[in-house]
Amino acid sequence: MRVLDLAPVIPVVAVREVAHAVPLARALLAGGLPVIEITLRTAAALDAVRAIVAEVPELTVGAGTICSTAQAEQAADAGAAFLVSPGATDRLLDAMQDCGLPFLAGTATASDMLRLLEREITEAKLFPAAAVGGLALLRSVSGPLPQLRFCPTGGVSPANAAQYLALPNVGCVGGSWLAPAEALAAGDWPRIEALARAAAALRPPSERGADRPAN
Ligand SMILES: O=C(O)C(=O)C[C@H](O)[C@H](O)COP(=O)(O)O
Repeated sequence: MRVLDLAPVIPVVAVREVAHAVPLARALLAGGLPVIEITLRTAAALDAVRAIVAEVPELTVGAGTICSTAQAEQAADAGAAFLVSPGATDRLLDAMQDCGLPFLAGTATASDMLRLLEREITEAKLFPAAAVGGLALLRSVSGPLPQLRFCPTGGVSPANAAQYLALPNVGCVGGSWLAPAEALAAGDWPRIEALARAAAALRPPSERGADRPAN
């Protein structure tokens, strides 16, 4: 599985109530996004991963904000299908590779990216995308490092997502706008479904993945 080819947008969500997890997952799926990244920033996060794995198996669930070996192991034990980290230290890369799950390690500099390429890892997160250079950074690194493909996250929004997705070294983008905190708190699943539908339409499935060389 290539994480970058699951959907044009990976919804990044901090789930505060386990009870929100399954209706949230169903709303994203109904809107056409078959993926979610649950950030391990809340006490409910691992239970939210477990609930979605058990009850919405059509959705691919990743665990985000992986910052330690223990978190990588806990996420794998909870059934996460992929891991996402904000950075790329050697210890964290070792831990994520040891789990055997696909992962997106956070990169912000050419050195971070080279650290991944030294391990023959060619999928990465760019984080925090807008703050570290956004579109200009991605265009710049595509020259020396064309084999790397990215999921820019952090400051990506409906206003700029299409511009990111148009870059050849961008496979998908990540963002928290799909599940606003107030919509989660209010249980406004139709709103989340509508946001997912708009995001899914940013690039039709026929234009994703299949025609790209495996890397
Ligand atoms: O915690 C992590 O590991 C993350 O992945 C951070 C998130 O990607 C960003 O917080 C999302 O950024 P916004 O879409 O700008 O809200």
